[in-house]
Amino acid sequence: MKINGTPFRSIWCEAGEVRIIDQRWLPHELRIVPLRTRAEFAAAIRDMWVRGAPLIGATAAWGMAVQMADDPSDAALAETWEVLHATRPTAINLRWALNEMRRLLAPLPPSERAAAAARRAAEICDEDVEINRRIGAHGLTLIREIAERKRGRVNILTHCNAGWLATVDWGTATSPIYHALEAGIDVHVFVDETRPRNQGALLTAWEMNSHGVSHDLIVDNAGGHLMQHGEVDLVIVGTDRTTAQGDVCNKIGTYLKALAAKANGVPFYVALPSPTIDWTVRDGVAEIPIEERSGAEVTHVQGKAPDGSVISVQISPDGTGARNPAFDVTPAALVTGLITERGICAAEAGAMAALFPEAARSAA
Ligand SMILES: CSC[C@H]1O[C@H](OP(=O)(O)O)[C@H](O)[C@@H]1O
Repeated sequence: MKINGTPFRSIWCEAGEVRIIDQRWLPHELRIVPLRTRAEFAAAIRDMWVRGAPLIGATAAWGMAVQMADDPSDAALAETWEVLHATRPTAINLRWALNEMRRLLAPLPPSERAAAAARRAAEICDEDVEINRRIGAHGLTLIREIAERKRGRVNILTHCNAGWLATVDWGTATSPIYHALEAGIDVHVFVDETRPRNQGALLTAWEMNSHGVSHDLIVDNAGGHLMQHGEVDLVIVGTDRTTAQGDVCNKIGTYLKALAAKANGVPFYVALPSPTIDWTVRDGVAEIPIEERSGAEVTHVQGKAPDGSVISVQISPDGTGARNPAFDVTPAALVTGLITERGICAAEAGAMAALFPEAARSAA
């Protein structure tokens, strides 16, 4: 997507090195940094220099490629899988990308691994962009239907950042929004701030500003009220892992939005790229590991100081502890539909398998 008119991806290879936008400093500072070692790739994922399920997968793929250029041995391949897989437990794209790289590289002679890994990592990035573009095209049909029915502005609520900053480009939940804007449809987005790391306030709002999408930032707890008063026509969120029966794991707070949407008859859709489907699990609440992050993310908040520097301030009393589950699971029964790159389907095992028969079969 564009930053001040210049096309950007969230991760790219330039001058022989992998570069990322270090998202910890957005929207106040645009910091582009190289990732040159396995340790830097691991830190970038673990400490959320990059975040978002598809982008985590793409970053891990490049991390494996950079390691193969340094040491293409079997031991390095195995160790790199373990080191990068251990960075964050919930987004399935991380395991998907590492397994894809291992599937490709393990049979190759070490001398061929670096070039093959770099090619595959670049392909995974390009595939992500195309998947998200297609999600946008399918999601556009939903928005267009509402626009034609209302003959007016379509109000969409989204949670966290499932934008191009969570992917290589386009985003997942934001892709239908960008497509609607390009189609001339009048859309307005309610951006959940998304405590504690405020991916909505810091990242989605920045994306909306950059692309001229009408939006309002709202506190997480305002969404139910807006739905009660008929101010939300559609909820679109992303996902970090969706089970074979359509249970959706996403940023903490998504489940509460789904409950409010159900209670108020608001369509609740999930933008779902197929690498984010975990065909090996069915019951999301029981089976998906939920990352517990540092309590400091709850007791402190980051922002721009009067002098323009980015600082963190404590908002709770000394000595107050915090729980910080980073994700929750929305049961399939609360999901109106899944917007995938192959079309929109019900959050239901048969409908999902019909769209992706080869993946469903291989996991059976
Ligand atoms: C398109 S997936 C984006 C997904 O990832 C976010 O989590 P995090 O920022 O912790 O990586 C959030 O759950 C988004 O919906």
